[in-house]
Amino acid sequence: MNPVFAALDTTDLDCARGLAAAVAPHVGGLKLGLEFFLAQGLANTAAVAGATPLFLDLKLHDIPNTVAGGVRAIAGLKPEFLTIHTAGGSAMMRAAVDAAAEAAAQTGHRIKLLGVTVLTSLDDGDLDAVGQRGPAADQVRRLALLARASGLDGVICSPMEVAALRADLGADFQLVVPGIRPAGAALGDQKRVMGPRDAIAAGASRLVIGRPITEAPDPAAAARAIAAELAA
Ligand SMILES: O=c1ccn([C@@H]2O[C@H](COP(=O)(O)O)[C@@H](O)[C@H]2O)c(=O)[nH]1
Repeated sequence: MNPVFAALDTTDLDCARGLAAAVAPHVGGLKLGLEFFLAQGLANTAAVAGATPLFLDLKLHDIPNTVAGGVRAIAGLKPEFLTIHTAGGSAMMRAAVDAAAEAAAQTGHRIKLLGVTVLTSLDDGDLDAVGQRGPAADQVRRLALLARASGLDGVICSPMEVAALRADLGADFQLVVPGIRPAGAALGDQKRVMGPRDAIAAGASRLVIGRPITEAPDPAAAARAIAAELAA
């Protein structure tokens, strides 16, 4: 299985279609997020994903009733993964799990729910500034344990926390990991990063990779090179 989801972060439909066509043969799935979904909506999200597994990264974060409504609203897209924020608390996560189960009974497709822990663009200083108890690794662990207890299928974490979470949470819990930077790639806004091979070796289930693929001169070649590195 190719563990890479390519993040297509654009508001432009033609750009997303072009990138999807170029990289889909070399990745395990496509990630469409807030930027594309807000600009293009459900129908174009479905059109860009086509038959390729879809990771819908909406990072829902609201009161339980509203998040449950959000899960029901996108259920027809049948994404493999959908993100919600663990910081919304256990009742919110459980409401999302219940809504996903109801939707599965109707569509025959079970969406896997992933809880966002601490964004990979944040470091210990950033957590401190917003009044969250760090260090980041401890906060990620607290939120991941809460996510599992609330019935989620896995979490989003940085590659730096993967090994410890894998040891704590066992083989079946999904650890889906952005903040991936192949050698020489620009960090951009990411702060807790690692290379693709090291992240998989640490125990990541899936990798989310955006700009190192989409901003490469040849996105298909960049995705192919990452797949080759992981297969070697
Ligand atoms: O903590 C998080 C949660 C989600 N993301 C998303 O992953 C990709 C990463 O893109 P890059 O261009 O490879 O940095 C992006 O779509 C984010 O929304 C994350 O980076 N960190």
